[in-house]
Amino acid sequence: MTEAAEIEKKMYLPEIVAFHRQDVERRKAEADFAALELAASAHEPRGFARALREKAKTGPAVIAEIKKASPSKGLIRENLDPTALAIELEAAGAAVLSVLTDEPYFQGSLGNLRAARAACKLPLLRKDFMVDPFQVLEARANGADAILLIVAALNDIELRTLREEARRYGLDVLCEVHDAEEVERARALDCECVGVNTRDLKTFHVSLDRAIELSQSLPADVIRVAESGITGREDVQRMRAAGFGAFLIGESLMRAERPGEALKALLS
Ligand SMILES: O=C(O)c1ccccc1NCC(=O)[C@H](O)[C@H](O)COP(=O)(O)O
Repeated sequence: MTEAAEIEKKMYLPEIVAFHRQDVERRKAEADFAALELAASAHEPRGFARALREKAKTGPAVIAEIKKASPSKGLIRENLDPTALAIELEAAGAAVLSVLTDEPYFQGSLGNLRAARAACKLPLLRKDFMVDPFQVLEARANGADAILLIVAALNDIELRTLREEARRYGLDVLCEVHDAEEVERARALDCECVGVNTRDLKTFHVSLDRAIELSQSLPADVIRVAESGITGREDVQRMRAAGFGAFLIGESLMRAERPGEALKALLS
């Protein structure tokens, strides 16, 4: 990779987070808070962490990700149908689903989250760049059972505020870390699930070895989630032997013609 291309990639996370900080202000200004609160109270959370913990007792608990595109890979799945995917992935044995709701960088939407919820009984993660408590209300109102908090994207006050807001709305938290310092910051939040992203969000380099090493310092009582770059059964087996109970898998499922078959092969 040329130096210019490397620098361009390193810009993605700050750029994405800056976009969301601005965009959330626009959305808050246009929001009907009473309608969102009503929608949020219209359903009970399905128990994201509980489902992962149960599944992990007998085998790998897969968080199957509905993801159309990404900054590092561009378009991954043309004509993504969240309804068909949710049905197929549930039947194939996913423990829970992750649905990208970021629009400009991942071509996701809150509509995809609602469609997935209506199509299956699995708990759902709203996969997005959470920077403001308003997004937690939005998540619950649109059918999420859990949110993602990326430690690298937030300061400690923001992390605590968003964690508390998730609690207030009965949502579980998947807290994402990339290095030892972030593990320490995550500890204070007492999240149900901690995910080690094998993809360095600054360089986009994927390293399962680095994630395995880092997992040794995770709190003992959390659900350990291996995130990103998991492409086959061997990866899952290796990470499971290293202590990971759950696996967030997007691209390798979304590139498959039949994601359900690809998931079954991963679980076999
Ligand atoms: O994937 C990216 O390009 C990316 C860029 C900036 C922030 C986050 C990014 N990815 C999010 C994820 O980590 C993945 O969607 C998730 O862990 C699944 O990974 P994969 O199985 O490799 O699709």
